[in-house]
Amino acid sequence: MSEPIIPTIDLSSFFKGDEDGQKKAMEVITKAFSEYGFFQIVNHGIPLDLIKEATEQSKLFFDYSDEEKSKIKSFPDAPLPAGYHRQFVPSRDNIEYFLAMTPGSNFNVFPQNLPRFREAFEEMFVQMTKLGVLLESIICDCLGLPTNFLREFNDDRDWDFMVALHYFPASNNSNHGLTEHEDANCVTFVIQDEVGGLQVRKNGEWIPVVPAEGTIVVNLGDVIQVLSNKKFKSATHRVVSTEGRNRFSFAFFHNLKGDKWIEPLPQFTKDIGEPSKYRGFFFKDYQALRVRNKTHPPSRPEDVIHITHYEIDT
Ligand SMILES: O=C(O)CCC(=O)C(=O)O
Ligand SMILES: [Fe+2]
Repeated sequence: MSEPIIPTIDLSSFFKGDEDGQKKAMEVITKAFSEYGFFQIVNHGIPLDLIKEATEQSKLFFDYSDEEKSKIKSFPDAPLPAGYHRQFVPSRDNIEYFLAMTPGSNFNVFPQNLPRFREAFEEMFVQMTKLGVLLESIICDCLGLPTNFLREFNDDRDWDFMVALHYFPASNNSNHGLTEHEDANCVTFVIQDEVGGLQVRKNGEWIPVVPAEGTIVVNLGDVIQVLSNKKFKSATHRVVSTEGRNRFSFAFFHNLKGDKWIEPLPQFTKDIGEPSKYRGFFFKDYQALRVRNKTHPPSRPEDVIHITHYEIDT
């Protein structure tokens, strides 16, 4: 039987303390993160009922009138665009989305008359945060760093955020859902519904991530690519929309505190005699540039900021 292109990892060995299973899983994760930054997980601890309910609530929310949704606005000083957003002209993405930061954040704005939406969203957020902490320790082990390295590097979870997304059906002349991109953060979890459309680029080819109930997609972000001096790759991915079908998904971003200084770690540069592939930067500066890409999309694709902004020609 040929190996599936996007590997699926059973995380139960990490909950049961099965060292043999963990070792095998880490070999697959290391390969996937070194090559293209993507894999899927099952037995991750997030209850299927919760995922289903959050998805149902999200559908109810996006069904609100544009007038109702547009009242759910972010605060101008928020580090991330919390609340409801829809890009109109010049739009690169044919989506609308709702974003919230850690439950209890003063920046969060939820719809008033849909209490179960908030409850399910926040419950999923809490569960995803735990999963993020587990994944970051696995990433450290795979990179040969002390298991707690990332947790100690960044113990502030206030910058994590989650997005509920609604993709409009493809039209006659476009199936453009979400433009190809890499995520700016450490690691992202995506839950897509049965419609599908998520694709990852591997060796120049777009590989579809086939939806499967209860499966969560894990993709690596730019922060780990920079810290590891490109030993691990930030995944290039996009979403293609489907004709006649609305698509709903959630993306959880395990993130960094804004005042963190990011540059390739000595373990991946001077300790091994390798030149740094990136100049250093404050995470909040990069995040602000990335948020601008979304809130004020540049009309020329070459003006969209990616991590290449900090790349050093070697
Ligand atoms: O909706 C999806 O499947 C992916 C979303 C995504 O890539 C993102 O929000 O960065
Ligand atoms: Fe993404």
